[in-house]
Amino acid sequence: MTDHIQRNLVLNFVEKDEPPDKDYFQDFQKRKRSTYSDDAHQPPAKYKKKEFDKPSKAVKPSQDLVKYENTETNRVHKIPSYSDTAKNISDNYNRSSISDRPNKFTGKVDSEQRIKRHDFSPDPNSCNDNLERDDRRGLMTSLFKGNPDIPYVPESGVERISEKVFSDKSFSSLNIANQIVSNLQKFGFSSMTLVQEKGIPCVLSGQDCLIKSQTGSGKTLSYAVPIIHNLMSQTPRVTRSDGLLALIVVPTRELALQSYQWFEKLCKSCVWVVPGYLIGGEKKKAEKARLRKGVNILVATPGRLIDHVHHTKNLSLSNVQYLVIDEADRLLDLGYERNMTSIIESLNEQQPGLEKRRQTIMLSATLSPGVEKLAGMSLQSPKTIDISAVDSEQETPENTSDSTAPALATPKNLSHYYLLVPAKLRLVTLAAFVLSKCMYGDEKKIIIFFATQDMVDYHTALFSQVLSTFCKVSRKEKSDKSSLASRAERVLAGFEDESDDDESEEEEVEEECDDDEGVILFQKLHGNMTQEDRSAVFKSFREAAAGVLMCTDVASRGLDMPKVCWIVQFNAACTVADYVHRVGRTARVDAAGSAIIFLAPAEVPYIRLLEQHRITLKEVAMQNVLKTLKFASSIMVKSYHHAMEESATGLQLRVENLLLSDKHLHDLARKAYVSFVRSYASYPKEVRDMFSFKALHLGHYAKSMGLRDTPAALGASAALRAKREIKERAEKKEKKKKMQRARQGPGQIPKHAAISEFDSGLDCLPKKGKKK
Ligand SMILES: Nc1ncnc2c1ncn2[C@@H]1O[C@H](COP(=O)(O)OP(=O)(O)OP(=O)(O)O)[C@@H](O)[C@H]1O
Repeated sequence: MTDHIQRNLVLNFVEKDEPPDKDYFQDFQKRKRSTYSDDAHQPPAKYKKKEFDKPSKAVKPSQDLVKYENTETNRVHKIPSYSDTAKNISDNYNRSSISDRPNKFTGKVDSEQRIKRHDFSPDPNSCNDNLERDDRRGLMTSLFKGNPDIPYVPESGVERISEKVFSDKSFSSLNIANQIVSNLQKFGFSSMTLVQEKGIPCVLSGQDCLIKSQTGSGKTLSYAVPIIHNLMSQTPRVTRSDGLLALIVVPTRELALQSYQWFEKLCKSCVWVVPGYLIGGEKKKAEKARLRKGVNILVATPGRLIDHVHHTKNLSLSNVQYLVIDEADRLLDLGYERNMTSIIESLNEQQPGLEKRRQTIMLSATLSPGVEKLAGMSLQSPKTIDISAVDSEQETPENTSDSTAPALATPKNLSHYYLLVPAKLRLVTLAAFVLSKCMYGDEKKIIIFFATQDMVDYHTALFSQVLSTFCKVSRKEKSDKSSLASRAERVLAGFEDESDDDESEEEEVEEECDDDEGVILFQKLHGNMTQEDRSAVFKSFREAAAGVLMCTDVASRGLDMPKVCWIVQFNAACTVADYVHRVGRTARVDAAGSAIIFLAPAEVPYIRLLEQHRITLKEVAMQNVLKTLKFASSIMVKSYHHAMEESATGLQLRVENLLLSDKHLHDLARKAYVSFVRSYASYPKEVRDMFSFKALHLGHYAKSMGLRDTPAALGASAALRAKREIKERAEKKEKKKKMQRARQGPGQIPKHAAISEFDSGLDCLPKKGKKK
């Protein structure tokens, strides 16, 4: 019997010093279906019952705990009495075998049937001894109590916009070097994408360009191909001593490496043109040496580039003919604006009077007009290529949205979903979602976005420990149609009754669980990792056929990771543009993909905000996701009959208990919690109404991290202080307003009403019924 089966069985024990060894559990497995009788069930012979010397704090005799001594190892286990546990398992079996029909003994209906969309209260019929006992002792984690109602969100009827990806033309129809065309054919690229068809001739013509097309539409080649063509056609031939001729600036290190790799591949057709890259986290000395040797095309992140511009003599910008700003809206927004301004100033300084000769190309899937003005850029009458406008199907879209917000195209094969989850249930729902895809489904490559690095650290550590082992599915099972997983799928789909499993399948499961094959690999990617680790994770996830990447927004822009099936946003992106880029990590170049966002009931307006940009989402009911846990725990305790609430509660308890015993993990959880609370307070003001810090239930979110501590005890005092400050600020503002109103008197128009076009001006009128 494997560890995870033992661990799950330990859930049946309320408190323990050490779990007993496998014989103890195996015995339960054999007997769990027989009629319960106290006498008939004794622990294996090697276990000797011991009396308690004195009642301890942790182990109270009233909790029916018993000491068993393993006579072979001389180890003592404080656990619920053997007969008690056997009874629990037996009761569970009897009760849950009711399935969706009324219990034939009690006439009552099983809990799951009762759980309708708004009904999260515990089943009054539920008689799970373990859970009830935990509840009495205050350990029971009341996941399904006291949650806000999940609102009904009507469909908006807004029509999404998507762009056509491929054009009918091939690369050979362009006026570019044959070597490049044949090189591209080696990668299997014969047809161009639409953005390449429009973008390449524009760059070849020497005009400044603003290129906007949806994520995964091949923008990289739309500038890389013409630049390579122009450089390789120059006479005399370009040499290393010509120095830097093309500068490509991108926001993240991974994207820099990815773009550099494209240039490396394309330069195979012109080995005399030398590409290079500069990214933070690498040794500067090595980078300086590369620059000294001479680089013609340089892909760089802005911070490290400026560093070299100011401190490396061998990096001269005087010959730069091409400046590419990929993900331009990101690079020119507030975060990077200063860096970009400095780069552009350096270029202008080193090329006095030559700005005209330098061609500038800006690209993004969410390029807004006027973005080039942000960093004081002066593009010479740039040509705008917007594929959503070029695409004839989209030229006169039937915009059913009356919003003035710009429409943002997302791939047509990308399905958008949202999941409304009360705060307390977030962790178990995420776990269930991951299991549903990695365990039962074929969509095993997932990216999960979190708000902070600490959240990424914690969830990666936790899920690696708790969920990885859930997924041990053997090769044998994959080919066997009657296997547990495929059967669970059939049950989920409603084709088969849950109750008719048999012993033979149980034996099989035990065998299968010993197999290591199919364990979910959880990896993480964020800005606070060493460059070595970041590169290794990026490479391994890119090449993997399955796995879960937990990351921050560092992975949201430009990264091309093939075969990603699902994008999960555990925390909502701060802006709609960020949402578009995050979900764009899937459904690339016409492939299919799905994206789901976790929202609290109070955050529903975010769905409306996305709709204003013509991004429409469908709902996935939380219960449908949580159902998976029922089957996941079935594999572990070998019974299909754990009601959803119990399984979710069981998993939550398991996490909470793990945190109590693992200080490191507890520390990670605490940091994750504090960082989450801080991040929530810093949503930009455009969306602050939807992510109201004041409405945040700190206790519920602590539970969503598996923490039992109170928010104050968690060191969230900083967060609490922030919350208090926000409240105080709002009160002050309100007070000020009141005083202002009082000073102005009832008949006067207040200042803000006089200047704001949105104000009705009615505030200033005397209230009805009040005497003047
Ligand atoms: N002509 C083509 N035919 C087939 N595949 C292509 C073609 N051009 C590019 N691709 C592939 O499309 C994928 C996406 O390309 P790329 O990363 O350039 O997209 P993008 O538009 O820059 O996406 P994002 O907006 O997310 O940065 C890559 O895997 C690339 O190999």
